[in-house]
Amino acid sequence: MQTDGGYGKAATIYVSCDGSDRSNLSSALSIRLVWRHKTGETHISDDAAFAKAWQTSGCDRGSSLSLHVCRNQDQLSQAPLENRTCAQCGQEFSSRNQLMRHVQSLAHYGNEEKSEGVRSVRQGMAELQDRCDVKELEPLGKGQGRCKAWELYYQDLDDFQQISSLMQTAVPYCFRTVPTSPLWELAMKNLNAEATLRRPQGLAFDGAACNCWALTSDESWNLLQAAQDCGAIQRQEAASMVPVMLLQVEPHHFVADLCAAPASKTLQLLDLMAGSPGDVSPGLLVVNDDSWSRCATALRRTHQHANPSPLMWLCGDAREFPTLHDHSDGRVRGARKIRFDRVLCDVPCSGDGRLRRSPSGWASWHPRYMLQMHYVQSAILKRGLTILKPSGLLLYSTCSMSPIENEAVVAAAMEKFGPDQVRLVPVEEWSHAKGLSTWRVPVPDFASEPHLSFGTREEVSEHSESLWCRNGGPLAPTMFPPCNPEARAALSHCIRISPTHGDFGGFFCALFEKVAPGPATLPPRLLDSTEGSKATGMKRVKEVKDGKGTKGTNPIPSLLAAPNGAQLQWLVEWFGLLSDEEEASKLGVQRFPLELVRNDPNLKDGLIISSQSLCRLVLKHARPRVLAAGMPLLADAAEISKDPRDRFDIASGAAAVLARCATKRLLKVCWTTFLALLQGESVDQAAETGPLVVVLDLDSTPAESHLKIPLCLSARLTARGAVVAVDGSAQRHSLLKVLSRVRQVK
Ligand SMILES: C[S@@+](CC[C@H](N)C(=O)[O-])C[C@H]1O[C@@H](n2cnc3c(N)ncnc32)[C@H](O)[C@@H]1O
Repeated sequence: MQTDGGYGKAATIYVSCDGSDRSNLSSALSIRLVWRHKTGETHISDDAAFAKAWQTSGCDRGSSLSLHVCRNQDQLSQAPLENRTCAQCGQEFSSRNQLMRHVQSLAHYGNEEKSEGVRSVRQGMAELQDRCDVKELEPLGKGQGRCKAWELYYQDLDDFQQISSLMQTAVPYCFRTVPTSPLWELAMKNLNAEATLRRPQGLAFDGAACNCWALTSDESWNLLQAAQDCGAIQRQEAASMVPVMLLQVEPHHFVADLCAAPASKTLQLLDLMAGSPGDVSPGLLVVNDDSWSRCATALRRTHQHANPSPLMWLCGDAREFPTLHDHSDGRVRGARKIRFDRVLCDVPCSGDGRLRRSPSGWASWHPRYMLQMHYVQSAILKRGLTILKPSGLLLYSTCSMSPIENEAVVAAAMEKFGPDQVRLVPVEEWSHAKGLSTWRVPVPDFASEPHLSFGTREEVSEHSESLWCRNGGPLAPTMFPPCNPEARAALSHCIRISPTHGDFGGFFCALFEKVAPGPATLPPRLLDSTEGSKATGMKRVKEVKDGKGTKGTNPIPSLLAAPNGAQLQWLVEWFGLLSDEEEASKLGVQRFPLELVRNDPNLKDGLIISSQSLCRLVLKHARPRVLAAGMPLLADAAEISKDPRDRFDIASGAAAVLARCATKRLLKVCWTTFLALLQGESVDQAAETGPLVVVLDLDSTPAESHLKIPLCLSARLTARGAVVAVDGSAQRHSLLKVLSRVRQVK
């Protein structure tokens, strides 16, 4: 189904739905949103963005949404551009952002509670059909979800018939709970009450899948979305969780994720490294992707994480992933090359393993893609193995079934580095299949007669030398099975996942270990809290600003710039933050880690808290393109003002840090008041304006909320009292959805 829809007259959305089950509107679970800006630019967003659009457009709240069917891309591009008039009150705005802010404002949330209820996509669509002109495209023609060339190429695989027929079926919606989220238990309790959850089939190895679930129906779409928005769960395909499960990541590790967007595995890594909300992680997670637009989507997701303090986002080609340096030992010229304990190479691929989830891809699948991808995949894996520390682990993965992108790339890397440098780590048996040791390499026009492919390098030379890449042809010797029997045998350690193994599409993993001897990263010395013992909070601000705050001044500039002194000074004073351990404990709060504050590379004059390891990175060669780093402390407020009190809100993730350290502007509220704030009400407070942190008092919280860590909200003091801040308002709606199912305390 392809539709274009008036986004409650707020914007124009174009929705294209995967064609797996066109007669069933529940296939909206795999909806993608194509959003055209007033500039004519199109953006393809993910399901989460669609669900938000769905909610704000009125499906949830009973305002109008019109959907029309577009039969092709031309029709989509001719659809009218967005209108910037509010559908509910008719007010006009000069920009879409202003309109969105208005739509999310209190006036539009007033009736939310009354109109809320559990609504599935199916119900929503039924309502829409009553009100709007919703038509459906013709169902898929018989055999349209297949590709003859694909079948011819893979027909020699074991279980091919079974794989082929399972590839025509839908893969279930899977998600994982986020154990560091205070809300995961409540979200699961609510979901269990509304939907039938089960463990994904085939993923039950060694208890590692303990937080992964599959949904047997689409009944809880709204709740799922709300639980995801407030960080209690993350949607992710079951097979896509395997790479991080195999990497054995620990919080103090240095980890690189070379092809990270849209950040599903990055979020999984963060969960393992970040600790509880408000903690500052000791480790380092450097993530990279070469697509700026995909990075932008991914960044939004990681910024919603409760604790992105160890994270640094780079945008560049993974084949040239920069060499980073650190000066943790304090030697003046001793910046050392960073080598990573864990590297994830989840490389770009032809993606035929995803066709079960996105059947529209069958029409465009072509064997030449697997040949094209082999080169970039090999180069990324080579770079990954180079930056890996001795004894470190690297996970190579694709969502392709092609041995040219999988075993061939692995074999080429093994040959390049040799057994003295790297080995393939055998993985405990579960339902997966072993890697292949023989395969055929197709020519690019394999789809046409006579469907030519070669089993060995010699066969190519006999046929035509011009097929070799050195003669300008498409084939490389590294695409073929290795000649050495030992190298072929080692490939059995690779992991092949296919639909016959469970609730999966096709997926491939190989786990490498760098065998060269060398030290592993030990958990770092905990920050010397006595460093600041003689200094008051303000003195420390000055030291950090002057660059005198660390032992042995290093002449090599830091990768993350020193904090903006004025903003930091204001923040410290406004919240009464103390960097001295003794002073802080006298007042019953935690010390504020002032030495970990840096400038936000993303927000002008913004501040971040980064991990110790991130702070130690120095700039020795060219500056990589840093898109974001650490946990943002400040977020843009609604006002355009020079006064930081009006200019900034507290970023929602940082509210938990300030809740532990602030001696001022901290408001502890009971359960009822917390819910009232989420509903858009204000709470009487001192007549001043500026940011405030609201903390839920756990003593007033009903037991069935399962809350063990207090929830914190970024709030703002206004003329009419304390309200949820702009930065927290996106979460407000989803938090309310998850919390309001708990019975009120009388
Ligand atoms: C399979 S996706 C990664 C999925 C991601 N790991 C996740 O779990 O959400 C592959 C990514 O590689 C990126 N990519 C493609 N070529 C690249 C290159 N040369 N360097 C870095 N990233 C690249 C693509 O933009 C894409 O986002």
